[in-house]
Amino acid sequence: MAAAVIRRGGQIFVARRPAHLHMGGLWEFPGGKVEPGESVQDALARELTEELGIQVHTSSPLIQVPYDYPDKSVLLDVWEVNDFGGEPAGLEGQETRWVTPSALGSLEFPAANKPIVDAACLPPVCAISRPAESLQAWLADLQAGVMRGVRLFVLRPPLGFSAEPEQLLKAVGSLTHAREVQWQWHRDLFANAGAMPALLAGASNYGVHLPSTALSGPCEALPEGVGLISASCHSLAEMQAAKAVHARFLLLSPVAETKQYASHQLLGWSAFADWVAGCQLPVYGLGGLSLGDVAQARAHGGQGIALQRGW
Ligand SMILES: Nc1nc2c([nH]c(=O)n2[C@H]2C[C@H](O)[C@@H](COP(=O)(O)OP(=O)(O)OP(=O)(O)O)O2)c(=O)[nH]1
Repeated sequence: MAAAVIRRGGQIFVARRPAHLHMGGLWEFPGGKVEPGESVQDALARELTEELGIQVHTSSPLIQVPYDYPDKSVLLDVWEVNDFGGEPAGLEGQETRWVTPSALGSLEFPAANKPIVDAACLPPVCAISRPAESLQAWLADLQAGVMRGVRLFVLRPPLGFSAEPEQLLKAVGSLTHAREVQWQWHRDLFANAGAMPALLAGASNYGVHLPSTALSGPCEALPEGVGLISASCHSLAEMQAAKAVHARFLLLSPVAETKQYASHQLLGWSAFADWVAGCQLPVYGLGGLSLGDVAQARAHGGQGIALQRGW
């Protein structure tokens, strides 16, 4: 099954599945079956012409989601289409809409679509905060990243200075364009897990990031109301554990050689691709990578890359 996240001007095109079909009445990313002998890309281009009347110029892989419904198993191979000709319309009478990524959450999609909606909303680059001499310098570093277009940060200790969580949350919230950024707060920044929901409830773009150490051994579920959960993983077991605590995206490392993760098994893109294929979540490659590796990560099933330096 090929499906498309079609983007234009910051919006995404969605259609409603006709009532008589499997998952009828729910919203979908347009697409259809891959015919024997056809590539997924060709199938997608054909389906989008038949169903919506557009001509796909280029498409790039976004995420693959295998899913078992009680009555049917599907493998949704989702591609991003940013470059196309024509004006999409429901040529088969289906209801259609352009929506902002943040509005996708209020539409009802089939169950398999949850990670696809997340992948459609998450950017290709995840920046990891760096220690600084002071709160002011730390904030200036983040602000520079935001101004250069970074839209996802994992904020992690050590900070290089001491500050209370309340102070950090308030300071980050006051950055220019802070509301357009997803901020993932490392769990260890909060001494008291019980206080996290109340602190994070202040902004819908705040979430919690779990270190891999939180995923080995019996994992405690996070309290309700902590927002989007993400996690760092170095093994298949940790990826499974992250899913069990409802993580919605992962950082998987080390993909390439780097001093920071020297004690962990080096993955390379091939093992990265194998592990991501079974995961059903957006996964960022981390370790020894630079901005130029985004296309590699995408080609190997990843959402993109995570970086501590060079963002
Ligand atoms: N196109 C599309 N299909 C989706 C999405 N999410 C999701 O679970 N599906 C499922 C519903 C269907 O079981 C399958 C798509 O099948 P399809 O559109 O090619 O075929 P169909 O439902 O017309 O069914 P069929 O009788 O032809 O087999 O994937 C989505 O976002 N887009």
